[in-house]
Amino acid sequence: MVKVAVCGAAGGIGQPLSLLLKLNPLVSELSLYDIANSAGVAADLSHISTPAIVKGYAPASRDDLEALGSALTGCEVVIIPAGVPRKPGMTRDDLFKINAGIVRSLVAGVAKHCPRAVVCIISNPVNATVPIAAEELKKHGVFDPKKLFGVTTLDSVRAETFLAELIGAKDPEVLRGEVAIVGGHSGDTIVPLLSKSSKHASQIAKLPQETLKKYIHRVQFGGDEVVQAKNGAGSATLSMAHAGYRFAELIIQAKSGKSVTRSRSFTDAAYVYLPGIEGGKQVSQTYGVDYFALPVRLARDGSAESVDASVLKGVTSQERELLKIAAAGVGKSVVQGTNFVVGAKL
Ligand SMILES: NC(=O)c1ccc[n+]([C@@H]2O[C@H](COP(=O)([O-])OP(=O)(O)OC[C@H]3O[C@@H](n4cnc5c(N)ncnc54)[C@H](O)[C@@H]3O)[C@@H](O)[C@H]2O)c1
Ligand SMILES: O=C(O)C[C@H](O)C(=O)O
Repeated sequence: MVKVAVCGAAGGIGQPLSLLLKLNPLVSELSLYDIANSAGVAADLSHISTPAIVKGYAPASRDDLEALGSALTGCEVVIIPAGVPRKPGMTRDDLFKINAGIVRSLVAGVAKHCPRAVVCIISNPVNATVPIAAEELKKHGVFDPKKLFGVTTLDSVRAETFLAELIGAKDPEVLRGEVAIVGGHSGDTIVPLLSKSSKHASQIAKLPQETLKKYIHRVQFGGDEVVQAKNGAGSATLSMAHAGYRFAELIIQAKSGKSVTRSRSFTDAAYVYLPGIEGGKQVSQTYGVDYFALPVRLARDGSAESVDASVLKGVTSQERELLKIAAAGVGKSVVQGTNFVVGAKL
């Protein structure tokens, strides 16, 4: 049984994500932290007849750090979807100004109150907020690269759904894990490696080049479709809650000692600190980046045992170009995120 915290629990992602976690019988306690309305969300979810005890936490004032401490104490998994979402015309980078500080302060709480927890960052721009989290954990002397994930599962979910449409697969679930998604989580830093598909390779090979090009673009910019459709009311929340839960569920299962085949094989990619994880160092050297999304294999404590660097071998020349572009984009965000903490005046 696992105690899980959601920071930003009353938001568009936080609420449905908390619902999905409440339905998981392996969750013993759910700590819902938000600066607003966490008590209401917790009261609502607590009426659901599943084992997880649900508690809501909110700071009494801007300087109140006690509520965050109480929410995080004893948590083994912390999921962070706190922060502002995009509006039409904005890039994820435009969110940095506000979300960088939010993520940093929440991760400082993790460092103090549950330093051994597995941390999953959803708040955008993920390419930069994960380095922020890493630097903040380093500052407190508790950084374990194996326990920090930037959640990029929504890119995998989209890749499967859009590919199912193209090849006429009625249930996109059959495509789970079929398209390795690597790089980062924004626009051209997202790289779907279609050449790595094995079970559906012959169907993919029949698709015209132009269709494949459009497919890659749609996976890279799928977030924009939702931002535009919501027309100022935010970005993906429900599909993100599903995606965030899909990744968190693997961690919870691994931690609960359930012999789940998926968590023991390479799963969805996550954005991780490469030099600190088996298989990552070489990718870091080849592409000149310290962070990259790669498929991960989870250890029994829910941490990253290794990353699957083999997906980057034998790619097509077109994919190689996309990887170079992604690495350049990721590199810039890493510098921005790292400097936010390292270069900050105390
Ligand atoms: N990684 C991904 O694939 C992905 C997908 C979709 C959205 N996102 C990102 O997730 C974030 C949240 O999106 P949303 O649609 O849920 O936004 P939202 O505005 O609906 O919810 C955000 C919540 O965070 C809370 N919050 C703000 N500051 C906080 C703080 N200091 N501590 C705790 N809670 C705080 C707000 O009160 C709000 O309830 C955005 O940055 C968005 O870009 C990421
Ligand atoms: O597009 C966004 O801003 C939200 C999220 O990163 C997404 O991919 O849907």
